[in-house]
Amino acid sequence: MDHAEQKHLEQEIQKESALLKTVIDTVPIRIFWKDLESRYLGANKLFAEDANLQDVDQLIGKNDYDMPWKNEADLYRKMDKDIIDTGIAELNIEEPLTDKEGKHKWVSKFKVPLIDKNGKTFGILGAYMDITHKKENEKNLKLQRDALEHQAYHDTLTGLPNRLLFLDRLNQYIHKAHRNKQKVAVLFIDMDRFKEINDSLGHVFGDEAIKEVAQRIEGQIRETDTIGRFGGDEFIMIFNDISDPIVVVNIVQKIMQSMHDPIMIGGHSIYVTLSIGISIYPEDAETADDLLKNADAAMYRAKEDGRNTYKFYTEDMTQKVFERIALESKLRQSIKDENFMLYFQPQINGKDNRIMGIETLIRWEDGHKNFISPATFIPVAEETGLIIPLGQWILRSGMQQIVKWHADGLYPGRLAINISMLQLQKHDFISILEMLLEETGCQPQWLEIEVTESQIMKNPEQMILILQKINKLGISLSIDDFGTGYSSLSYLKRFPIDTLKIDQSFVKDLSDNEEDKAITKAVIALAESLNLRVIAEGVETEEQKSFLVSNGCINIQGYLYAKPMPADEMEKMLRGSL
Ligand SMILES: Nc1nc2c(ncn2[C@@H]2O[C@@H]3COP(=O)(O)O[C@H]4[C@@H](O)[C@H](n5cnc6c(=O)[nH]c(N)nc65)O[C@@H]4COP(=O)(O)O[C@H]3[C@H]2O)c(=O)[nH]1
Repeated sequence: MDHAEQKHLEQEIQKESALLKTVIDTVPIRIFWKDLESRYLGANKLFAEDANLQDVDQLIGKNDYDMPWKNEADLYRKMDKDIIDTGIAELNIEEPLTDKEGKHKWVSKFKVPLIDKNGKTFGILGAYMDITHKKENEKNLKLQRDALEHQAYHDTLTGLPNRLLFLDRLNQYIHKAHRNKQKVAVLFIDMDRFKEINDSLGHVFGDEAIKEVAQRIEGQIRETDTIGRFGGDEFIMIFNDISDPIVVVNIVQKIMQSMHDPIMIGGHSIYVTLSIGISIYPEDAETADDLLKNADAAMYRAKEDGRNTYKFYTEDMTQKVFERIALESKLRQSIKDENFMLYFQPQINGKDNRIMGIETLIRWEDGHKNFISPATFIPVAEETGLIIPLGQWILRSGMQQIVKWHADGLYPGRLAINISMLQLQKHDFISILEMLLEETGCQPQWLEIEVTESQIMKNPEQMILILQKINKLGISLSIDDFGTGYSSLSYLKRFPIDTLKIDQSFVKDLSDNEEDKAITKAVIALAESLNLRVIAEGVETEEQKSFLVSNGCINIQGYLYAKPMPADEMEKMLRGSL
């Protein structure tokens, strides 16, 4: 090639590279290329501007940590590495980018590996466009959509779910309750004499009153409850997953109490009361419409009954709930007054009729010579938490009694005391036991704690830990009502127990029920194999006793020997057996 040709070729190359640079600098996207270490090898002008550099050459050798977007450098570098390692391009990436003014932007980017003619990757080529506007539009659209959706499902005045959403939720809760065999309560709440407020003070004040009532109701309910407004002065509520209608009444009472203070609107103080109707799934109805209809009907009866009250759909339920509430308040008072007695029932050796131990059973007289059964009030004490103070009274009184008998030179054997799960689960149960032992001077070996099988099997792992602590104190443990729950053998082996107590439901029909005979024999065999003591309760006849004794259950408790009796009678019996 002569000199002229050489010069011409150089001019052509220069022209082409100038054209290429013009193209790269004109195209309205940012272009850059990097080496294998993510260092910039070059870029177009727009990119240099983003990087806050006058000249593209200033970029060479720098990396993303030197750029305005250093916060995103880790992210970019990771992707560079992936592309270099895999040789696979990344297209349509949406990424954040901090611009030279420190603003957050969004870019749509692609990155491809740069490959030489031998097929070796020597770097990365990337390009991106600013899509911040597009992103912002999308976000605004979503906000608008959400707002529209909220409007479609919510009441504009209070922001509460409207009929559409409420019914949807109610249907969901009904399905769930059906699957899990739970109850759902639906409440219809109507503001009493709302029309008078509206007529005398006008709609604006009426609306304010509705808003305030909604807020006060919302302040009383759990997160899992739903409150809605169908319009006017009517609110509706759902309580799902309720164990007992009494739970609803507790919340209803709180809601009604929250209306005690007047609502202050425009210098007026308005007193609002509510009439509330309650229907329960599945007892009162099985569909959302029918539950609402029935709650509405109950609400009208609350109005007829003088307003400012609540009614269940069935009169029967209202009655039951009122009785329960009366019982709860009497129980509370009696616990304050320590108005209970302990009765004692001996546990007898069926072979030689000697007293082996005694079970203590609580008695409560309502002040009119009527005894209320512990089977009725113990569950109420458990639900209300009153079992904690009551249980402590039982423990203390039982310990005092056994100490007295020992001091009098009597031999009562071990005193079995029933303990409820709630007591066991209290974090300070063990320290209370220790405190009472110390206070009363009771020896731990004089005591046996009875826990029902169904209660301990609810949370066996937790129970093992608690029972071990009781056992360590030297107090024996007995599983009450054995055979009615679902004990697994592996747990039974791990519980530090001494005694299994065969439930009286099996003993009752021992004479003619083959199944009960078989279960009783199985429990006795189980106790034997685990080296546990076994006792039968509810033994009323000689026939039941001889079956039990001949099959290896020597310890007998029941009316056959003695009914539960007051301490002085028990003492006479103890003296008689001396
Ligand atoms: N039909 C029949 N019944 C007999 C016979 N022998 C005893 N009973 C009764 O059977 C129940 C046995 O008590 P439980 O299974 O622990 O069942 C107890 C226990 O779960 C609870 N309870 C009683 N006292 C206490 C207590 O001090 N604390 C706790 N947490 N629960 C207690 O209340 C339940 C009922 O207690 P009670 O009414 O005293 O009823 C007692 C007792 O009076 C018999 O031969 N025939």
